Amino acid sequence: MIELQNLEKRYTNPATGQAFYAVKDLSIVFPDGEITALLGPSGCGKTTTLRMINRLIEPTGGRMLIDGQDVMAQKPEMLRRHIGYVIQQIGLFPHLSVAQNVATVPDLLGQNKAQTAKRVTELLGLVGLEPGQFAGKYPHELSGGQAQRVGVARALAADPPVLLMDEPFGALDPLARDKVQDAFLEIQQRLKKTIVLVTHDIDEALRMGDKVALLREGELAQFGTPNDLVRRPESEFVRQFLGEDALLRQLAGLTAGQLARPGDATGLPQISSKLNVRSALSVMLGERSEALAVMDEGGQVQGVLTWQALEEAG
Ligand SMILES: Nc1ncnc2c1ncn2[C@@H]1O[C@H](COP(=O)(O)OP(=O)(O)OP(=O)(O)O)[C@@H](O)[C@H]1O
Repeated sequence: MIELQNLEKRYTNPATGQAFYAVKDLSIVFPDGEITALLGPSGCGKTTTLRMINRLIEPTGGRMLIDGQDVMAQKPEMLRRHIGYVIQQIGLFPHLSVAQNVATVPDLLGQNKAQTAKRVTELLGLVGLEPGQFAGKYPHELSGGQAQRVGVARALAADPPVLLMDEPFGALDPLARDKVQDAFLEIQQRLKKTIVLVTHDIDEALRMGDKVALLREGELAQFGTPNDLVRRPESEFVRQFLGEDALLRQLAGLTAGQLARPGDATGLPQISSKLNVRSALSVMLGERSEALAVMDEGGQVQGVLTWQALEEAG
């Protein structure tokens, strides 16, 4: 568990000589094994907060604890061995192959070569890059999405319990982004890392975050599940930031398969379990049916998606 207690970062504006808070009195608990999205408008202090956790930026006040241990009491290099860090400009080493890039941290830690090689193969498979095809390639031979996957594999290579991610999918086009996000969520279901994900993209936060921390001018505007923020915004700022169509956005991140329940599907209009729930809603409205039969990839009925299930999910 990562705990921020009244964390603050003050800077001085060189032009005016006046001090201002990039982060102010910020208290958040990032639960173990979950993704917490740090969301907010440009300049609200997301990156500053993230970089204080691995001490790339030193706070001017407050405390940070990881599993009860004071972050400031640890040497930055030691701390960073247990904290993976993924950024948008992933910074793969251009002269190293994909496999060598992924192995950088285990090599630095002096881990056994044979074990590292095995781990690299595993990780490449995990992020959806066929090891035989990709291990020997160089960064310039990769697409943006592939390079990003290598970046994720590299961050996971030392098996850190904590992963900090700063706009990790920001440079990808929407199609590649969807794919890498899906792959990442699948990995996370297995690995259950404690992840802090900085994003200014509302859809990404609602989709990827088990929890969302919405910041405004360095302060916490609201913390909760995506559902909490969408259904129960605690201020006008939260409501406006998420937008009128927040509910629909949230539904777009779920698939019909995820909300299907056992039930009698006889005679109901059929949809694929992979269809996103926003599209399923359109089918319901179009077909004037309060329930749909959800079909799995083999064409078998997986369950029934009801209007009520949609209401409960939204
Ligand atoms: N080294 C610095 N010196 C002075 N001010 C800084 C410094 N770094 C950041 N700031 C200011 O602190 C505030 C928070 O910056 P930060 O990068 O954390 O925002 P952000 O929410 O990550 O923004 P974005 O989404 O645009 O990346 C901004 O007003 C920024 O201009």
